[in-house]
Amino acid sequence: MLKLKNVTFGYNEKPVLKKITLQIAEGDHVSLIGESGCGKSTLLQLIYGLHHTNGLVSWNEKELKGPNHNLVPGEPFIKYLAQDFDLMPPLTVAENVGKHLSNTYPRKKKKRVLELLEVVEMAELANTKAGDLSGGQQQRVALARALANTPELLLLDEPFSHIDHFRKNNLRRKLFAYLKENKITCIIATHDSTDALSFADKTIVLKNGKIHANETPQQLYNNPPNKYIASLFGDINEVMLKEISPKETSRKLILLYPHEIKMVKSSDIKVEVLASYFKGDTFLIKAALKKQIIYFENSEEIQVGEIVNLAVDKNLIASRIRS
Ligand SMILES: Nc1ncnc2c1ncn2[C@@H]1O[C@H](COP(=O)(O)OP(=O)(O)OP(=O)(O)O)[C@@H](O)[C@H]1O
Repeated sequence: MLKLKNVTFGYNEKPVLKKITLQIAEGDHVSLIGESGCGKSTLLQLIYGLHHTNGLVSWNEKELKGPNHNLVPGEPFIKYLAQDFDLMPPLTVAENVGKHLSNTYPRKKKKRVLELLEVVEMAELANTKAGDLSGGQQQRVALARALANTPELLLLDEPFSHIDHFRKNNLRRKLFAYLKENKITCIIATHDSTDALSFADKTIVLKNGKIHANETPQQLYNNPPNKYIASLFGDINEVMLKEISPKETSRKLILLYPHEIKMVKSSDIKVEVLASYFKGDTFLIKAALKKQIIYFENSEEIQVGEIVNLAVDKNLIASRIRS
């Protein structure tokens, strides 16, 4: 288990991480999300041992001491994949991945490198020099290299940021299945809602260097406690309850994702359409609900200026009022 207790750290007198206390069970995958600059990379670096803290960081009861105690930062059982890939450009893909693997059994080493390259779908480029690869290909090689010596704890900082959408989906499925099979605990700092929702057992939300939420992705997505959290998953509406449920008189604000608001033939909620954005499987419609802007989804484009009726499921409203 990874434990952090009262972890505080700042690059200067202003703290970036403030009294972080958390536990992550062995084998769990945790997504770390939050607005840019909230401290995600710093937290991964601190766990890896790049920053000193007066708080406590431990892995399976072994205290992980920072740079004030270790000349060479890091521990052999932790791998940290930073946003820069740090590959050796003159070496081939296979040489980069195998760089820290033992040379005692060359055939075993070759097999292991190939297995890793298959996980990241780079086996065909095994003999290409790293310097000749695209950014996304380099990122995949760096990922394979981080896995080479089967870490117990893997810290990934935006690991798919350079990888195209199609490949990213395949890669994520393969990678996280591989990590589960090998019981590798993983923390992934990400801005991508699919990373945060689909592949994590828990999602930790950071805000201003503090833990703002620590829940399962389903709990956070289905009952977002506030707009900051909901907006990390995509577009979100924050509307006055009585505007979307006219029988209510409360001035309470309610959070609704665009797909939760439907266009219907008739209702008491009338909006004027301002724009339609094609999203592939649907259109995101921007509309004026009295003085405020609201976003909803519709299977077809709607003409600007059209007045349409909207509705929201009553049970959904009731559950959001409670959350
Ligand atoms: N080497 C550094 N020296 C001084 N300040 C730094 C350094 N690295 C980061 N910071 C500051 O620490 C804060 C947290 O940065 P960090 O990179 O951890 O955020 P982040 O959540 O990972 O951001 P992003 O999502 O944009 O990668 C920011 O205010 C940043 O400006």
